[in-house]
Amino acid sequence: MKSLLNCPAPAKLNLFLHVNGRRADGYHLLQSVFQIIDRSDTLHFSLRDDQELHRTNDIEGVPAEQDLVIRAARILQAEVLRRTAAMPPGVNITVDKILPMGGGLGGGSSDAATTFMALNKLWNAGLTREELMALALPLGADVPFFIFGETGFAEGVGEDLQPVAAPDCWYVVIEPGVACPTGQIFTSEHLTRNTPPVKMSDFSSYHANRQDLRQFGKNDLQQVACRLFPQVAEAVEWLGAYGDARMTGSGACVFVAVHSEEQADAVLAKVPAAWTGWKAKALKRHPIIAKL
Ligand SMILES: C[C@](O)(CO)[C@H](O)COP(=O)(O)OP(=O)(O)OC[C@H]1O[C@@H](n2ccc(N)nc2=O)[C@H](O)[C@@H]1O
Ligand SMILES: Nc1ncnc2c1ncn2[C@@H]1O[C@H](COP(=O)(O)OP(=O)(O)OP(=O)(O)O)[C@@H](O)[C@H]1O
Repeated sequence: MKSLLNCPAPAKLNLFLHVNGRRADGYHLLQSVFQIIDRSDTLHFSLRDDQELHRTNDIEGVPAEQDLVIRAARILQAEVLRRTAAMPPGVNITVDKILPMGGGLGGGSSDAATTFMALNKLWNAGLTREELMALALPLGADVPFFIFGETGFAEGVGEDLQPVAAPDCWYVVIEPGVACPTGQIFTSEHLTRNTPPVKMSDFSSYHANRQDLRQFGKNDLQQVACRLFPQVAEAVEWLGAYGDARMTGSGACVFVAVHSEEQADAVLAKVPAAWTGWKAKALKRHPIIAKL
């Protein structure tokens, strides 16, 4: 097989997530810190002899044509054709998924971002990071972040990003076994949309001045998700015995920060059998950067 490339698509945690307002198009103005962690889907890319784009494996609930991976590949293929007047070769893509869908971990968005970056390389397309981020935004508010590739402070709808230093710690993550549809959370009548803006330096100095791992700010989507999905509320309560437990993104996953891998293992040993739990380390950068 020619040009096989295996690439990670890591998860993110929203260390806090404030909803500051709503735009005329219904999208919400957010502030958040997106933390990259070392738990990833893995994507395998191989070039074909024709110009077709195929996903080689089945993913329950996601037909290939709707998969963000195939949609990302189509967008980049069209852009390469526009720029060079030549169609790049087709690609087979296998998606090894371990990140739960509707988990608030950005799995689908990360798969799409990895596809943009890997195919930019495989096709020698030469797009800059900024160009890829602009192409990616229509696929979802989180996709540009994963192309940006650094733990960062996000504003706007999540596309206005700056690198930020965040605690160098481990996280224990619980999957409560439900999928939270992002749109349903954002359109809830119970969502508060008026958290006052913070400055990036508020986040940095909060963490610089303390030894404990209590979290800055809050997740404004958490109350709504807990109301709609009591399983999320249960996970927040259970994990809260081990620290400042919080939901990521629009849910459903819940995380807590701990100082060491040993502490993470100690919490994991107690996770009730009905839930899936795992540990992950905080990363400063996207792991694909070292590969491409
Ligand atoms: C909440 C976060 O997970 C934080 O990381 C993301 O901002 C969500 O990003 P995403 O999953 O890529 O979401 P998208 O596919 O762009 O949007 C799904 C739906 O969520 C709502 N949505 C999303 C992002 C945003 N800033 N405001 C919104 O109101 C919109 O109703 C949209 O139709
Ligand atoms: N490759 C993919 N992996 C996962 N979901 C995909 C993929 N392609 C399309 N989707 C669709 O995107 C939806 C959201 O999946 P995703 O894993 O990104 O959720 P999420 O972790 O809640 O995201 P976020 O944190 O960005 O809100 C899925 O329910 C699915 O229908």
